[in-house]
Amino acid sequence: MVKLEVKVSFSYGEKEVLKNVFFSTKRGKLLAIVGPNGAGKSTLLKCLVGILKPQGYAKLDGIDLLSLKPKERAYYISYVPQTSYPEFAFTVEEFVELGTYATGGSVEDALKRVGMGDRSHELVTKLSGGEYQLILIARALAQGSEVMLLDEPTSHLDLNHALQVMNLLKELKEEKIVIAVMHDLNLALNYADNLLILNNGKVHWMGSPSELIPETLEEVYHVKARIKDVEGLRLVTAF
Ligand SMILES: Nc1ncnc2c1ncn2[C@@H]1O[C@H](COP(=O)(O)OP(=O)(O)OP(=O)(O)O)[C@@H](O)[C@H]1O
Repeated sequence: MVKLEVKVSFSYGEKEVLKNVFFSTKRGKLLAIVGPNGAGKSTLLKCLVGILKPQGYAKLDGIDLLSLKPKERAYYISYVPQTSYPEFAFTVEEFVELGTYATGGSVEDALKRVGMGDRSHELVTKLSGGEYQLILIARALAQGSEVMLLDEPTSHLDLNHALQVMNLLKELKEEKIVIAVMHDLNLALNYADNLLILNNGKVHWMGSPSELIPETLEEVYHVKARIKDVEGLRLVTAF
């Protein structure tokens, strides 16, 4: 069984942002990290992928990813950042090829899986925000790593493409460990196997969507919340 066990703390200068964040996940389970703005979700992913240097460990079947050099770590872990505007006028193909640097995965397969197989010669600077988000996912896919981290992978996508990406993550979880930071609680509840609610730099709650109760959401988001099961879907409303 491929398993990731994480225990990290991190401060930006004096400001403690992650306070002994401890969780584990494994292949076959899609983990969604949710929580209020500023809770530390992006910081957590940046710590795991090596952009930031936390205290603690991230053990993949016993190998501490935090102790590896960047190129070694890229073999095990890929990262889809929050969308930013592309800085260089690469073609789609060239951009996705950057992901293959560590492991030599297939650009063509990665583009096909995000539904952008016929766009390989276009310039990334001419893509829409949503299309660029799909290309960022393709770049991480081309890396072929065991762990894939995604920071708000559906934030720029229309309903149809958001569901396409969530279905892709559902497929990918059988091949790798997938962890996605998400704001859309309805997508998280209906696609993830486990939710981790981060609040104020701490794990406030972790469990399966079926175990989540409205009171937990009320505690962290300071809203009134309802959770209803409708036609096989679990839906949150807040007011
Ligand atoms: N480079 C930085 N220097 C100092 N403080 C930072 C830096 N980046 C983030 N922070 C602070 O760390 C805290 C956590 O930020 P982070 O981006 O991880 O939150 P988040 O949960 O991803 O938020 P959001 O949902 O708004 O994206 C915030 O209070 C933020 O202001």
